[in-house]
Amino acid sequence: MDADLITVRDLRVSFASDAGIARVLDGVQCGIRAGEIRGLVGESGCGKTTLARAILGILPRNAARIDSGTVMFGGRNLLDLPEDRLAAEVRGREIAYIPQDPSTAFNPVFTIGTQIADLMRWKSPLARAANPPSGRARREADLARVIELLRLVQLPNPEALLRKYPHEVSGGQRQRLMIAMALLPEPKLVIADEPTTALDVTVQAQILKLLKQLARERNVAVLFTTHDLGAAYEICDRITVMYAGQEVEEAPVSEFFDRPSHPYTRKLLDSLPSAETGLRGIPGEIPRLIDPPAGCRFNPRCERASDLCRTDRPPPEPVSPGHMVRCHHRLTEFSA
Ligand SMILES: Nc1ncnc2c1ncn2[C@@H]1O[C@H](COP(=O)(O)OP(=O)(O)OP(=O)(O)O)[C@@H](O)[C@H]1O
Repeated sequence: MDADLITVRDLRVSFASDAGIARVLDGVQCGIRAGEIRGLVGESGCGKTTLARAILGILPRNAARIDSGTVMFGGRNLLDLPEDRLAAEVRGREIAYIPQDPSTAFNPVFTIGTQIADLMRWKSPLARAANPPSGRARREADLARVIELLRLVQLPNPEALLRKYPHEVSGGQRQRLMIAMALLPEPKLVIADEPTTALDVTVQAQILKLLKQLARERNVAVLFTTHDLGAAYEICDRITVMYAGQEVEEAPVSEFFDRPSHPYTRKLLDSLPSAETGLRGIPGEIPRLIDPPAGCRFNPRCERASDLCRTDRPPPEPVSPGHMVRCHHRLTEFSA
């Protein structure tokens, strides 16, 4: 089995608010292999963005606290790395980020070309080369690379695009630009946080296809957070399911859809709209993270819950190669 490129172990993150301390990530474990597209799915508020931000080291300093855990990447625990080294060596270089809403990622008063040139000054792969060209030669080499990547993300007439302001291009084009900018430093891992939420459905499909194609061609790992199971099905190799800050199941994409083992995963799949059932929600509510249920946090909404589930968080149990579940009463083929 391939080794993980990045391994998150026992990650606990809490947020302070006037109402109290919210335990938003509760001992999360997750590993992503080189070149794989890993989906992180779950209802709104389950902690997908918090996990992505913890990996990137961009949790809000005033509110968030990392209580425990490690994020191992390239032999280092990123949580121990000082902010200046994280910014200079990792974030935006080895680990890149594609945000939800590309419209907020650009400065409206500068052209796209100016903003990309600025990015390349710090994040160009040439900045890390043994004998990098300098001055004009470096700028020309960087520009050639930018143009090549803009063509790769299928943006027509890249030279003209660089002279435009962000508001002069469509949302889909801005998201293609974000993908190109994320790939410019030749990262090993791209974190794509609901990258197509702000786009209409047809553009979403094109962007997802592109992301998958680029990840495959360049052997880049992708952590893809989404609450859209259809999107996860389209592009992911493996899926991790989060519920209220706990990961509950991890499976190759086909097993996830064909053989869900956690009752929550089953309910997530059952909530997909269909012609027969229409729209069905999951009965009950997500718990408040200020005083979450002990044990498995899904227990108040789970028909299979026993006293054990109300006291002990289930350990990860293997279901089949690459498939694990945390449930004291997991579904089997006979019970599903
Ligand atoms: N800055 C913050 N201050 C306080 N609480 C926060 C903050 N950011 C997130 N939270 C809380 O952390 C929990 C997890 O939020 P998060 O955004 O990680 O979930 P998510 O799964 O990404 O949701 P969505 O799918 O809606 O983006 C929520 O209860 C949220 O209210």
